[in-house]
Amino acid sequence: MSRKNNKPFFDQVEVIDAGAKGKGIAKAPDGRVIFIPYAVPGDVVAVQVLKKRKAYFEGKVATLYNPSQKRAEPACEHFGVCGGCKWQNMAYEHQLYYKQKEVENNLIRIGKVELPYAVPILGSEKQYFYRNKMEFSFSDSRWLTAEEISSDQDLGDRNALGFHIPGMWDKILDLKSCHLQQDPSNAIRTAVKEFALKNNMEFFNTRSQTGLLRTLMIRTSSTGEIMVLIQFYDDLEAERTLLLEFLKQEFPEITSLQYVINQKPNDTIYDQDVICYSGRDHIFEEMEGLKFKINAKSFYQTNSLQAYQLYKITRDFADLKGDEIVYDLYTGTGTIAQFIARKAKKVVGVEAVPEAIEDAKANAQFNTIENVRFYAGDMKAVFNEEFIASNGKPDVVITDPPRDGMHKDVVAQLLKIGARKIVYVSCNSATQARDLALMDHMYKITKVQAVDMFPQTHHVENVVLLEKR
Ligand SMILES: C[S@@+](CC[C@H](N)C(=O)[O-])C[C@H]1O[C@@H](n2cnc3c(N)ncnc32)[C@H](O)[C@@H]1O
Repeated sequence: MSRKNNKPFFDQVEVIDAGAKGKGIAKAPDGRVIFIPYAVPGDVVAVQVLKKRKAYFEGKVATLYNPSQKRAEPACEHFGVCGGCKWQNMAYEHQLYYKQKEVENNLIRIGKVELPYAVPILGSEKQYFYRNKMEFSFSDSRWLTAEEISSDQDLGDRNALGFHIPGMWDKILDLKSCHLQQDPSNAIRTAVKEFALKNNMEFFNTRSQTGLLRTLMIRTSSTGEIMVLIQFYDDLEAERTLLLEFLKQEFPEITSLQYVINQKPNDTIYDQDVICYSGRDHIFEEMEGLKFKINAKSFYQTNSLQAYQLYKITRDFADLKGDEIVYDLYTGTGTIAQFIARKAKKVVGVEAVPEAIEDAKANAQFNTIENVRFYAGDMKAVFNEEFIASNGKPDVVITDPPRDGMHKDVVAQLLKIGARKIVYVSCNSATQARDLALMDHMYKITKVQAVDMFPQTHHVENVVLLEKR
C-alpha cells in the first residue's frame, strides 16, 4: 500500500469478485480483502482507501485503468450518486451470475447445508421499469455535488424530491428521472414538485422537523391502476387541498389519491391514519385471473411479473395433491395462500399487519376462494400449540419472512410440528441460510431456485424446498 495525497492507496489491482452489498472485491498484497463500491469484476483499478479495518479495507475507484468486459453503460443519469441501482454498470447476464453465486455461497458457508443441483437463476424479463411501488422524499436540503459546493455560483433552489443519498439520512438526491417505475411515475413526481415550488409549499427539513411536504408514494398495477399517497407534516388544509386537487385534475388516471398527516419523527405510515382524498382507498393487482386488493399499507411484491414466476416456483415446489393443510406464514395480503388454494384442502395465512389481513380476507371473497383462513398477529406469538390445534397440523408450510428471516421461536415451532415439506421463500439468503442451519438435522434441501426480482441491484430472492429426512 502506498500513499497519495497522504491517503492510503493501492495501485493496479484487479477486481476479482462481487460480494457484500454488491461491492467489487479485490485482494491487497497482504491478502486482506478490499471492498470497492461500483467496481466490476475484471476491472483493473487504483483504489483510494477510505476505511481500514483489521480484516479488510474499503475504498473507492480512483482510476479505472482497464474496464472489465462485464461492464455495461448505465441507463440512468443519477447512477453512482443514487443508492438505488448500484449494478447498472454491470451487464445483466453477469449480475445474474453473481446473484446465483451469492445465494449458493450463503447457503454453503453460513448454512453449512448440503445443496442439490441448483437450477440456474431465473432472470427478469424487464430489466428496467419493473417496480410497481416507489417512495420519494421531499427535502429542503438537496444533496450537492462537490463541484457545486466548491463553485462560486448561486446554488439557487435547494428543494428536492427523490431518494436519500446512501448513508445520509438528511440529504436527498433531486431526481430528474428514474428508470425503475413505469410512467406516469416520473410525470407525477415532476408535476408534484413543480406545482409545490410554484405555490411556495415548504419541503420537509429532517433536522428541524419542519415543513409541509414529507413523502410521495406511487403504486402502479399491471391492470393500469395507480395509487398516489402524499405524506404531509403540517396540517394545513388549504395547501393540502390545493395540491391534491391539482393532482386529481392533472392526472385523472389516478385510481386512488390518498394522504397522511404524520408529525412523528419517522416517515413510516403503518401507525398512521391514511385518508382517501379521491377515488378508492385501494388498487387491484391481477394474477392468473385472481384479483388482489392492495391498500397503502399492504405489502405486495414490487416486481409484479417476477412475483408471478416466484409464486409458480413456490407452487411447483409445494407440489400439492389437493388433500393437504398448508400454512402460509408471513402471508402479506394472502397472495401465495390464494395462488395455491385451489390445489390444497385448506390454507392458513398469518401476517403481522392487520390491514393486510383485512385485504387478504376481502381478496379471498372476490376470488370466491373458501378454503383459506387468515390471522393477524406477530408470528412468534400467534404460531403456538393452540393455533395449531385449532387449525390442524400442516402437511406443508410455506414461509416468506422479511429480510431478518424467521424468529428462532418460529423455527423451533416449525421443528416441533415437523411438516412433511417446507417451502422457504426469502429475500435475504444470509438469514435464510442461518434458519436452514437450525433445521438441517431434520430437513434435507431438495430444490433451490433463485429468482431475480430486482435487476440493477445486488438483491435476490431465493426459494428452497425442504423435505423431512
Ligand atoms: C416478504 S413479505 C411476504 C409477503 C407475501 N408472502 C407476499 O408474497 O406478498 C413478509 C411479510 O411478513 C410480514 N411480517 C413481518 N414481520 C412479521 C412478524 N413478526 N409476524 C408476522 N408477519 C410479519 C410483513 O408485514 C410482510 O407482509
